[in-house]
Amino acid sequence: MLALPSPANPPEDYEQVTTLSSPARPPIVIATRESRLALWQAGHVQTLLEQRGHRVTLLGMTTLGDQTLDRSLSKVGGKGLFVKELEAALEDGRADIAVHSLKDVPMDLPEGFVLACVLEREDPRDAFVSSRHAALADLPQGAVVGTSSLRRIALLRALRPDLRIEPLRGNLDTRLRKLDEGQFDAIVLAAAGLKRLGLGARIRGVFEPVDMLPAAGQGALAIEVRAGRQDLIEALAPLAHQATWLATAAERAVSRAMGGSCSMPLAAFARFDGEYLQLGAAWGDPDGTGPLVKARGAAACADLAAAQALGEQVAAKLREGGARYLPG
Ligand SMILES: NCc1[nH]cc(CCC(=O)O)c1CC(=O)O
Repeated sequence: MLALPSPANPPEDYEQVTTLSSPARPPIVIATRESRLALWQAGHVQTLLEQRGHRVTLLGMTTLGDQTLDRSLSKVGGKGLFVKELEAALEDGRADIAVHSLKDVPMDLPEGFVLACVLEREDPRDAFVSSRHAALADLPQGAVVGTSSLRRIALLRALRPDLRIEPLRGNLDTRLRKLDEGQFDAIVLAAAGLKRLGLGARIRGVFEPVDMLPAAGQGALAIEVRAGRQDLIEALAPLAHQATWLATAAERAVSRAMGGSCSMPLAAFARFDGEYLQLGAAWGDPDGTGPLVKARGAAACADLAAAQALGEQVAAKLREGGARYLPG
């Protein structure tokens, strides 16, 4: 007998057809910061959702984090600055989802919010950017390197104690402009952000994780929704990338177990080698003195609990090595 398409017996593209022909369904509104990188990231998620038949619009917002470019992030209230205003838009229904660089998402979200999914990771490494010098090793004694990241400062000091490290804030274009104006001999930025904005040609070299361990979540995007928005959680499920999700869960578990503060240098990076998740972490004193404490571990991580347990084990090793818990 010929099987006719019906809700009980859908053709392969049934989902898509009904979605496209259902004008009653409102679009998914993405709350986003208005930096070029944030807009690229929101647009990327928009495209992925549109490819799956959803209608999507963007709601651009300026956050406190974007307005306070003159002071170091750790002094004005930390990473939460970039996400709070987007969460307010989700709370009052102006928007449905927020797209974040996972690196900027606090370890514990406020009550009522969840990460619906983590997308496949871009290059997690840090990039060396300079017009005059090809690599960190080529910088002359005492050269000036721009970065405000406590993690990058601590790791750079370990590699090249002679360098002068100066603060550098602002969005990617601002940071590159300050380099081009001659304020620095070189700067260090996440490779992922540069690549996303088509600025990969500015990368003179990438630091391998053994030399400069990335920050927890670096290079990955996460999508935040209000807890209970099961409709959105289901719509977003196809965008999730399991390996990235487990690796970044292990990394974030290290940060959480160390207190989640962004006023101490902390690096955590995990990747799968076969079925084993290999996790490395490094911790430095908040005042930037003293040697780095390093730890690593590996485990077969098939689920979230195992990945988080690995992160906690590695954090425990950091503490055994002298690292201190510092609440955010
Ligand atoms: N701290 C700001 C920030 N948050 C995310 C990225 C880059 C993209 C990413 O890591 O996903 C950057 C810029 C940088 O660190 O150079």
